[in-house]
Amino acid sequence: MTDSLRQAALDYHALPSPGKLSVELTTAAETQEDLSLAYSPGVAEPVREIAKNPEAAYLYTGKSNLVAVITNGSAILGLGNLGPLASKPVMEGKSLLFKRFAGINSVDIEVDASSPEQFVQTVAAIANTFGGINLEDIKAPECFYIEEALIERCPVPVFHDDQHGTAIVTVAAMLNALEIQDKKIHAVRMVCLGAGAAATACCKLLLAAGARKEQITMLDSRGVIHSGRTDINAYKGEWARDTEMRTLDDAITGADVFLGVSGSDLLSAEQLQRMAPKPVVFACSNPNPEIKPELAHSVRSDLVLATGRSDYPNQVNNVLCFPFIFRGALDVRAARINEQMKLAAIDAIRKIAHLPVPDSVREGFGGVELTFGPGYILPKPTDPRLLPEVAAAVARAAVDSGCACLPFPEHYPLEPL
Ligand SMILES: NC(=O)C1=CN([C@@H]2O[C@H](COP(=O)(O)OP(=O)(O)OC[C@H]3O[C@@H](n4cnc5c(N)ncnc54)[C@H](OP(=O)(O)O)[C@@H]3O)[C@@H](O)[C@H]2O)C=CC1
Ligand SMILES: CC(=O)C(=O)O
Ligand SMILES: [Mg+2]
Repeated sequence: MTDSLRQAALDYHALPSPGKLSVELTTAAETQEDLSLAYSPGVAEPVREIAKNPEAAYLYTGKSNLVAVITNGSAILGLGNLGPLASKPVMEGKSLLFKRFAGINSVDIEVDASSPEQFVQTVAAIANTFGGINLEDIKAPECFYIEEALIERCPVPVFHDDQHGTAIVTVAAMLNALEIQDKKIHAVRMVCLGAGAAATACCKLLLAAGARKEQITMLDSRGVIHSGRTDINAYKGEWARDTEMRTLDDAITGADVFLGVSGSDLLSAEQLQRMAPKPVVFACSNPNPEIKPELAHSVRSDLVLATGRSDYPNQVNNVLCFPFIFRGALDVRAARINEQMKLAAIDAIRKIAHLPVPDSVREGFGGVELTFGPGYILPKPTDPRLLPEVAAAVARAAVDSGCACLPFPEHYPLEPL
């Protein structure tokens, strides 16, 4: 990062007041009467109603439009385990995105937990305050146990964004990229660098979209996950292949797809050169991708390249999913976020990329041409169609799959924000 970008990023977070969020009132609180209603004695009435019927919390409090972004700070972007407090700018950032793109109120909660069990205990104890729980930046393998335990214990939807938000956007982008490269998902050889939260969920959802397990080679920091490895947990074991390949160097030759959800600068120009014709390269590590776009484009002109960043074309990032999937889930009060809702989100996101782009979106991204093709495989996060289209697809899937407590919303389609 250049010095000027670094300073601009620090200033953005410090000014005009520290952080990126504040709380606003939605009711009057000026007169004696206002205060008697908002606080004592009036507040006792909704208390009594909620004590009689917990569902009344959706009517008398902000619960129905409130999501908690919760982390233990163990896998902050690709920066690693820097602890809960250091993760706060990212979590405030996620809350900013919830509000900006889906009108969802959100608070960030950074839990200093000494064990996964203590983390689960803490989150389970506060979950009912919120309409949903967005888990963020929790490393594998603990994230799998944590999400499973919380889904079991919490009365509201729990969604680990780095797993499922990333997977939904990655699959939408992959289907579009393969369409552009004229390749079929069941036929392509894929290399996934990284075997953590994002990698595991992405590869699982790629299988649901038609990819073949025997065509996927997954690597962790020690190399290819193969059947001879004795140092891997059961989650990685699911991806073990019976193969002679041991390193990225071995796996990359002839591969059609590289999916990077690992760390910065791990794919070399020479390795990229050895991929199959018309490759798809998703270098999704944040803040620094597995290969710099300038370097990748300098050695291949036939590739579709994406990163996780906003400042290059083709941003494959869970921001395209989590605000909208929660919007749909909250609006039908879905008990959980199921596979049907995820598949509906994929379809809705990828379709928008095929449509002409509104001028307002183009202007916000340097005025460049945005037409479905190698440099534009996904809608931009500011595309006003994401909210109405993705939320409606998700809400419809929740209703049709029987996991919604409310009918499809009468006020849909939503107005863009
Ligand atoms: N663009 C997007 O929307 C998103 C991007 N990401 C990015 O994906 C990356 C991983 O995040 P997440 O899955 O949450 O984190 P995890 O901690 O769960 O997983 C990290 C994985 O990366 C592997 N890894 C680390 N260094 C290397 C290396 N040198 N070679 C191969 N593999 C390596 C680790 O290997 P080991 O198991 O051996 O430790 C581990 O499997 C981050 O960079 C993050 O920014 C994540 C979510 C969303
Ligand atoms: C984008 C994101 O969630 C991550 O890099 O962790
Ligand atoms: Mg994350």
